[in-house]
Amino acid sequence: MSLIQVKNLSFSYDKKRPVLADITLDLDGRSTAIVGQNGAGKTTFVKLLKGLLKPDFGEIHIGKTSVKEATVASLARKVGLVFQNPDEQIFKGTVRDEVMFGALNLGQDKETAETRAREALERVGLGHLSETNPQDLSLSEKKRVSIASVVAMDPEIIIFDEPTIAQDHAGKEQIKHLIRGLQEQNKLVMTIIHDMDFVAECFERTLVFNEGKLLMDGLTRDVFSRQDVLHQAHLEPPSVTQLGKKLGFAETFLTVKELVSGLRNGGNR
Ligand SMILES: Nc1ncnc2c1ncn2[C@@H]1O[C@H](COP(=O)(O)OP(=O)(O)OP(=O)(O)O)[C@@H](O)[C@H]1O
Repeated sequence: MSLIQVKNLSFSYDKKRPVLADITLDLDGRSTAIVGQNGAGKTTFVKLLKGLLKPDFGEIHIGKTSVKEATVASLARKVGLVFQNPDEQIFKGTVRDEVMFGALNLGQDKETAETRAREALERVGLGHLSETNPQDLSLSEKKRVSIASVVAMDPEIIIFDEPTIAQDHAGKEQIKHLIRGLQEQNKLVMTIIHDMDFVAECFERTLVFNEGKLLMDGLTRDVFSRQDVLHQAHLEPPSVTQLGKKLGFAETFLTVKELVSGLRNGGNR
């Protein structure tokens, strides 16, 4: 089922140099990674989906709603965006108030917002920090607070911008677990990300942006099979994919488990 439809979308900040040119795609329920080198237009694209920027040309529909005609409040219910830099999002005096803020703004009553905030904080492993001032937290914790704030709003579509930056192994595992849980709740999870290992493990579909254009849209395995596309977009395949190729396998492995099973079975070498 199509959740987001993008048709002939173009955008420029200065109305001269196009930052996005003629993007057409359909997003369904599959978890989707957005990759591409710095400046490729990824953040601009998700800001357009959220209605924070207006297209110069083209249409975006979230379900049946045209983003152009929707109010910011109605879009906030449908699309949650976790910014790359948590300081752009955090301003309340306690972690709990911060995480409740968006939910209250959407019209949830205090009790529901409190429950949602508590659950969201547990899901990112920060349940014990609800009375702390967010400014006293580490960058990794602040990022997870900003993730929890959006999760507590319970939108149908959740978009992350670089969720794994500043996360150690445990933080990444927590985010991986959260993403899987959101998928099980039938949310569309999208992320802008430079960490290809994380893409391989968590995202079924991948969009490759290059210089404002959609260079490839496909299953993550198919994208990581395309050396030519990766080269053009200045991307390195995940480490496990590279190792599989160096070992002479024809398959594109996405996880260590797949590589190990390839080694055990002899694979296609
Ligand atoms: N507010 C702005 N005003 C003018 N130009 C901008 C603005 N924001 C981004 N740009 C320019 O638009 C282009 C695309 O930027 P965007 O942030 O969308 O890329 P990106 O793929 O998300 O990059 P990154 O991976 O570095 O976040 C870049 O050339 C950038 O300099």
